[in-house]
Amino acid sequence: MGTHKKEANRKERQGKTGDGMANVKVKGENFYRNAKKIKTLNMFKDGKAQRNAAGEITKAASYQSRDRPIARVEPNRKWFNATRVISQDALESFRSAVQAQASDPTTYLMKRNKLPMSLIEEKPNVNGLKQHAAKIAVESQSFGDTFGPKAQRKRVKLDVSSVDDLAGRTGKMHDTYLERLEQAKLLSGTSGDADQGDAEQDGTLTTARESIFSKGQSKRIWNELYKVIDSSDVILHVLDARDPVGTRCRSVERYLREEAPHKHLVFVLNKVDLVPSKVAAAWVRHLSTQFPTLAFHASINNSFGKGSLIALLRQFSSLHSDRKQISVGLVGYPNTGKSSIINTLRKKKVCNVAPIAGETKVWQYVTLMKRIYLIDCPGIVPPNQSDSDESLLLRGSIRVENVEYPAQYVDAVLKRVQPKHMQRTYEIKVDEHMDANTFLELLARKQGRLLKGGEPDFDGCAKIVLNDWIRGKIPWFTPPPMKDGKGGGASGPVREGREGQLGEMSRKRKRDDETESPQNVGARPTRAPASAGGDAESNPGDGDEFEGFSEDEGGLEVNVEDGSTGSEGGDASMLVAGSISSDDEEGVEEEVLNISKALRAAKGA
Ligand SMILES: Nc1nc2c(ncn2[C@@H]2O[C@H](COP(=O)(O)OP(=O)(O)OP(=O)(O)O)[C@@H](O)[C@H]2O)c(=O)[nH]1
Repeated sequence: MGTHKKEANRKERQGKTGDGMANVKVKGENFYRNAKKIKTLNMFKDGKAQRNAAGEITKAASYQSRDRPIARVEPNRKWFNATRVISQDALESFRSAVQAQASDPTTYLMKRNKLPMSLIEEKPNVNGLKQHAAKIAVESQSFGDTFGPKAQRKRVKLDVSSVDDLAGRTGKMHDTYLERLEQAKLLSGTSGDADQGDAEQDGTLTTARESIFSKGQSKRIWNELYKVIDSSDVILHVLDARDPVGTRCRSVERYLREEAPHKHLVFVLNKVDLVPSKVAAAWVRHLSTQFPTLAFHASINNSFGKGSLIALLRQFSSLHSDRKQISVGLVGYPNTGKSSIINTLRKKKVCNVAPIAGETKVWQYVTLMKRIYLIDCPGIVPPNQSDSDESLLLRGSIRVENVEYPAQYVDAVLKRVQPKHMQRTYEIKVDEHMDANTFLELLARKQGRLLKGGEPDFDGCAKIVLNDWIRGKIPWFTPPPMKDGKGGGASGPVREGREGQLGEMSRKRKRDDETESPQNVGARPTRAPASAGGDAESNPGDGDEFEGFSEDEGGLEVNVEDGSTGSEGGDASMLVAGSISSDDEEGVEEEVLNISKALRAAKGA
């Protein structure tokens, strides 16, 4: 209700005259006092101004007062706590001790937010500012020049004395940049495709790219990936054992290292059944120098490495015993077997699996145990200019049926596989120098895949060959790096199965299919759980394919240990490191033995 005058106006406006219902208070406009009104009323409640007989204000009302209220910051005990000061030497030794721990791939720095991380980690580059200031102060100007009584710090001192010097310096910087670029290419294992990469960088694309080759790179997929990473405590990076370097997402590793170093990254070398055991073991040995690595074969009834993986996840969960549960995200290239690993761990089909890329569309939560959740992620393909269409297709990241001219990629398959393996797989005579057209023609005639007029169906046959390549029917693998670090990866000299007992795959796969039939399941030897965790919903060792394999021997073990560095400077008791043990040379040798034993057992089955 308004003031008298306003109320009268309202009545007149609305044509309500007389004092009947019009004056009854109804809910709606003007019924309740609003916040502003209440504030005004409260202001008057504090009292009115006092006036003298002449009507002058002697004491202003509180809302009229111009005195500033007394403001004070509430004292805090922390202001007076003892501050600890340590010497530079002590800090240095503390830092180096922590760095030694942190650089060990099987050790984790726990409770990072309770550690003085800014003291431990010296950020290499904070927008260049801090480093730059330190550099000027320490390297280019002496202490005396800068701060002493004869300080001459009037203008910026450049490292060069003349324009020629400056020009020389620029040339040197350019050389270093090129070197770094070359090194990065080598490290990312993409130097083989350097020519095309250069062409693309120059802006001269030789051919138009089919849109299918950009699968796995969309913003949606990357959003899914970041959701998975953000929600996970442990990231399982699934690699294809046939091409671990090609299926390694270095950008994800970098992201984790820089943005989320508290998350545990573990490599899972999946599909080890498709490569010789020696090769799998060599890759495990090589990769575990960087991150903990487990060999795995995903299959609901004939798995390998399942016990070790579950034991490892249990250890991670006990490492974070303060949490209600831990989440484990599975990331990696499409078709590497992320969903299959989840199905294997759960021992039933909980995620859709298909031998084609992009089967998983959105992230998916699966409960493994009360305290361990698994998150499936769609396959991602990190955008890399030097990744050719051919390498993406051969990595299994692209659906072959959507490729327009698949026959053009068969040459690459022939180059990477020994003729004898092609011969054995397709039962046609293949020689060393056979080109793709001749091979496809022979295959088409052998399989009766002819078009109208007796023309061989090149593309149809090419799709068969490429699908067989992706599904592991054609034996191939990337040779692991040698001891001296040479070879291996896409930059290695050959990427084909020249050693080991290859060619057995199709037979073994057939056997796998047989053993997966229900009547065989009951007959399979079963093992007791690897560790006696009470909350296991699935039995880790149960159904492990290989009788001779002792998961406890070859498995990784995470220990929560006091990572006391022995340095006097830092508060060593604060530093708690979690470490994964028993994965050194001995462990790897064990792994070789186990894998070969297991494969022998499988072959003899
Ligand atoms: N031989 C063999 N094949 C495997 C193994 N793990 C997975 N596969 C096969 O690889 C194919 C792809 O498996 P998925 O689990 O769908 O792969 P994914 O990584 O989830 O694929 P996206 O959904 O595209 O991300 C399927 O045909 C599986 O049967 C393995 O250890 N050995």
